[in-house]
Amino acid sequence: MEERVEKRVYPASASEYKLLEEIGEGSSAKVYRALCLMFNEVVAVKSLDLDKCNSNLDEIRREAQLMSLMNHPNVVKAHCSFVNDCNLWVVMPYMGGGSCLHIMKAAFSDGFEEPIIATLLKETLKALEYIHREGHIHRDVKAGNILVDVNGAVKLGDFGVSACMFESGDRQRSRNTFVGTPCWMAPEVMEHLHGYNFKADIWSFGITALELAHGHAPFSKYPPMKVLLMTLQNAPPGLNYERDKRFSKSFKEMIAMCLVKDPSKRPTAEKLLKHSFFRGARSSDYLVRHILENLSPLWERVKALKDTDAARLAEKQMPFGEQEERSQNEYKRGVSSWNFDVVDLKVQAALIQDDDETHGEKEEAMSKQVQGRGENQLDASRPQPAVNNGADVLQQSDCKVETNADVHSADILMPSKLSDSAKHMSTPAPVGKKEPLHIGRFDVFEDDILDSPGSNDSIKPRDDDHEPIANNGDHQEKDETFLDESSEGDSHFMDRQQVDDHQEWEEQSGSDTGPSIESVAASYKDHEDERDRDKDHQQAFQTNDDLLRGNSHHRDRSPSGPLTSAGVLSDRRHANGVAGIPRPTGSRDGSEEKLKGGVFQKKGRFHVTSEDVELMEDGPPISTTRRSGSAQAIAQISSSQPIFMANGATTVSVAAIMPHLQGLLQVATIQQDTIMNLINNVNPGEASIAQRLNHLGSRCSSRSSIGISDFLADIQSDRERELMQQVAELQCRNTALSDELQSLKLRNVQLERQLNAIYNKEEEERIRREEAADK
Ligand SMILES: Nc1ncnc2c1ncn2[C@@H]1O[C@H](COP(=O)(O)OP(=O)(O)OP(=O)(O)O)[C@@H](O)[C@H]1O
Repeated sequence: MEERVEKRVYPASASEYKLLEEIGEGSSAKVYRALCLMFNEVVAVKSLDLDKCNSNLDEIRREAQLMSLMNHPNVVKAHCSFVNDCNLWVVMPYMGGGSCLHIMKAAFSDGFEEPIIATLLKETLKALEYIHREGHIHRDVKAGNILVDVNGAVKLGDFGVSACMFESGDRQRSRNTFVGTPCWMAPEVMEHLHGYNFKADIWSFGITALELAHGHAPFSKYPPMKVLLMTLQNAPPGLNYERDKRFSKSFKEMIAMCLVKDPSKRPTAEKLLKHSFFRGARSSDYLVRHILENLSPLWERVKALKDTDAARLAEKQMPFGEQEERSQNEYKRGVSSWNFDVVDLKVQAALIQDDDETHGEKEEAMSKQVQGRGENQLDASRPQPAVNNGADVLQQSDCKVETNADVHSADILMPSKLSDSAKHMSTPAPVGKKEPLHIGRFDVFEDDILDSPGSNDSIKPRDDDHEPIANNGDHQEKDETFLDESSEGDSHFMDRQQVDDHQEWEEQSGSDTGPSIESVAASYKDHEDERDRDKDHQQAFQTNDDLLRGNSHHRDRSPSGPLTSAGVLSDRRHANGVAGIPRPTGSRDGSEEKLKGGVFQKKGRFHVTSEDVELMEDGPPISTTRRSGSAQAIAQISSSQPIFMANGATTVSVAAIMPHLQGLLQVATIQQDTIMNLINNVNPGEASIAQRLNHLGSRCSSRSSIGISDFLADIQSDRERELMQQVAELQCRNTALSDELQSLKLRNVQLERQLNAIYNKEEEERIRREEAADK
């Protein structure tokens, strides 16, 4: 039966509507009672937040058009739809009684009497029969979507637009996390193994029948993961012989017909309408008299429900906070992805502690919270906007929805158009918001990993900065051999000022104390030859991966370059919070103990600690310094001894510091070589960084003008920038791929729908043939 109504063209502009009170809230939308100024007619405006939408705007528009093409007295039709700010507004007839869920929550918490159920369900079934005949699947049949108007007319709402808001039309899933509850979901939809068809709506219809009978859907007190498992593993729910004595056999039988796991064995809506149970259906007046008459206006009920729910939740939240958090984690982890693999599901479900007995009440609170997400505004855990009153609305002359006023329109309007800029704007996850790791089909959050037993050691960043380096004797011997040749013991490191001081002093004094520059150069040449002989040496610089690994093999092989890079990188890792990687400490001689002293002076990357102060055997007091970062690693190149820096140059004799200065110069030379080596071996793909490194290399060659630590800091930050750029590029690529996936999925949905339409027709024909044959 199709509805013949006067064709009114509703205005497609927000300014033509005056929003009144909020009358409902779904996962991605708010519904308002509103006044259409042009016709002075009360309507319902559903404002869908496009930010939460996965589909592109064209697709949503198409769906909205589809919804307005619906023409059946039992289907809520869209008068019109348009984009306002970052929301899609769908203008619909106002259903003053609200949803069956609202009505139950307000006055029938244990469910309705059978004649009322029969009446409500018969009208719903008529709607389904029409929708299926048109080749569509509703996908969200539940009491929250069975709406009643003040005259007792029953309409199935929420068809079309919302469905396309989610990938593949799966209503319970949004972009990142699972929303709603799978209570109404058919097993084949959960499994998603062989696809599903309109028979999925028949399952949901059966569940809705139970919901209307009890005031809640079966399994609704359980967390979603458990609901999934129970739906898949348990026998289908039904009316219980003992508990549900008040209901007829016919009702029980009708439900049992719908809740058959094999979809092909479920009846069509058309066939089900002929079931004897529906003979008990009454008129719309009956509904008015029995369920609507004593109800307060919808918006008042909605507000009252919100308030009670918020209060109840607040009351329970304190003692059961932890419990809820755990449940929320299960909720996020378990069902944030939709193509469930049953094996995965079982593994996940096995991890859920079965403590229903002891925490039944808590779970109920939780499940109500969960249920509220899918059903309407009853979820007080989410920030709830104030219900708009008339005054609020009057101030909103442009008719913007107050609660969405701060959503950035630039982020939203045309998903297809925004993609370019958005792709390039991809930013890391905001602080405090952790991106899940995708493990199999489940999203695992960092917290989950960190919380898991035995994971701490390997994952948590370590505070200890002084972990001993994994050296073997070989390494040490090589270092020492080299050092013996070059610096006779102590190794040295100086910052820019010291290099400058040293050069100035050298120029002025022409001193020949300690090894000459030539001898240093000669020993450096020896070192170079030695490295040339070392065939593996080059490999140590071969790839970025090697650099990132910073493994001890490299350190063993070369006393300078690889150790430096390993040191730099391991330090970088540490700085980035990646732990479990041995870091060089520069304290092989046991100076580790000293490093525990409190820092009393910080010089750039150098920490001078009170316990670092030592007396040199043959010189004035010199403070040893503890280096962090690359400087510390560099120090190890030539040292099995502490590193010295002049502290109070006026009291240091030239003779005492000369050998150290010579050594420092030598180390600087080696470092320059190491850096040049690194530059030469940099991955050709990383041309830009190579260029910058070359630039740095040339700066470095004038040793007097740059300190090694500054130089390395530059390289580090350059490398950091480079990596960040790479991360950003990967993110962009990821976004592009998601977009692509999205459009493929949408295409898939379209094809699925076409297929369903064909299947439905064939099925109908088959049934007709069967019926004809029966006759
Ligand atoms: N035309 C309408 N008249 C009156 N109330 C409505 C109308 N449409 C929706 N509502 C109310 O608003 C609530 C929210 O509707 P909406 O369709 O956004 O969410 P839902 O279907 O409950 O949730 P979800 O979209 O997450 O499945 C409904 O449950 C219903 O109570």
